[in-house]
Amino acid sequence: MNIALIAHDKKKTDIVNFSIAYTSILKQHNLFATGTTGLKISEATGLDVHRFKSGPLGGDQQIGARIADNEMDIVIFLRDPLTAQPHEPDISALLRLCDVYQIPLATNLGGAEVLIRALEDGYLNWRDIIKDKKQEGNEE
Ligand SMILES: O=C(CO)COP(=O)(O)O
Repeated sequence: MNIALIAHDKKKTDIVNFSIAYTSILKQHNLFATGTTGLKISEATGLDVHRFKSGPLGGDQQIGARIADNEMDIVIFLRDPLTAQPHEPDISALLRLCDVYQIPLATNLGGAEVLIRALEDGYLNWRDIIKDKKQEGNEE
């Protein structure tokens, strides 16, 4: 599965601790992240993370484009709801695309834990079916 990991600055410690706690699961998947988040995760865990641009510089939009192309299966985006972000429209667009394409999304640590455990238990395997269908050319 392709997993996007994103965290706003005040949530960076949370996403790093989450990544440490679930390294054994995460390492079985393809990991993607916005720039700074990805750097911190790979430094702390040694996990191989494909890094897009930093969020304010377009990273959220790059991940959104992957979602639109059906190339992202899970999004874990630890948002900071108490701090205004300069790229708020990009954030909204990313969350919107998760809803457009029914991509499992967690925006806080509690949801992230549920998602990662669901992934481990196979509850997200339907994503493989969706991707297979696309490869068969059944999707626009
Ligand atoms: O701003 C972000 C998401 O909106 C995260 O970007 P960074 O991971 O580069 O800090």
